[in-house]
Amino acid sequence: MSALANHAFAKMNGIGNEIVVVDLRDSAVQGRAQVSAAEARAVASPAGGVPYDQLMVLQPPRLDGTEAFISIYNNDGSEAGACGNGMRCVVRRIFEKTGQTSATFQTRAGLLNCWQGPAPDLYTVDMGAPKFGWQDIPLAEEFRDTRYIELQVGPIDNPVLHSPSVVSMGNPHAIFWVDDVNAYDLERFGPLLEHHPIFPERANITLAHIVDRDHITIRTWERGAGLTKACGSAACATAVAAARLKRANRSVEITLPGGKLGIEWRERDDHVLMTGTADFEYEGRFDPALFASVA
Ligand SMILES: N[C@@H](CCC[C@H](N)C(=O)O)C(=O)O
Repeated sequence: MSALANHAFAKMNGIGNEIVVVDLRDSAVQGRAQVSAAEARAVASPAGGVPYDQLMVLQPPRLDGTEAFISIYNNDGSEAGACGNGMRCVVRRIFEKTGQTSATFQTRAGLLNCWQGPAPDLYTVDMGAPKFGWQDIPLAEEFRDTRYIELQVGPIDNPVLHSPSVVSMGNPHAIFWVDDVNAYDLERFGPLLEHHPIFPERANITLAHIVDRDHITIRTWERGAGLTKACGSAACATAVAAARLKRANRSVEITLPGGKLGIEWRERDDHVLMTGTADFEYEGRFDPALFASVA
């Protein structure tokens, strides 16, 4: 039987990024806390009735000093190494239950330190250090300078979008610099770019407008989830890419369709800190019938 059958979940959102949190650390499911791609898709399906951008599954800790190992699923069933907005939701859920104000979690991409603050309704996630090497992102071919890579959409002599910066925040991001993030049909270009052969593991695609050295506006087409109101790791990737191009300061406010995030690319250790809110919507329990026919 699926580990999700009859299990409780919390529907939350991180500035509009739709998140479902499931805690499979309880003893009843020890040893079978895995969720398959088909089960993750079933939850988000119309029959599942719990649409989400990301499903955050807490599994028993694999390292001393961590609260949980977190598996992150996109709604197409694929797994991701990072989800900034999802992490803030997990952190709020756990902190409200335990009274903790800081904790460390493990994901496929590494360890994440998280804490409440700098105000009571804000949560900060240390998203770790960005990676810029073409093999780390990864790209399908060598680019020595990933501040801009050769990639375009549209006619060769008059491209609609071109020369993105690429960054890994534990997941792959391409950032196209534009004057108006709403002037492009991201629903059309997003899937083409997400699946472009230059990205062997696909990529999250962001349009970014640098308003001034302290403010950037973005819209993101998420790998495995499509258009979202917010993507925390994209906000981090954009802030870092803009600072790397010397077009913004290392501490910026990012405006996304669903709200704002504070991003600081810390000088002393190269880590990226993401700060924002996390909202609780409702709790529920997964109907076992949903998983009867999926592996
Ligand atoms: N919404 C997320 C990013 C989720 C993962 C992404 N779609 C991927 O596959 O890399 C965030 O807030 O960071």
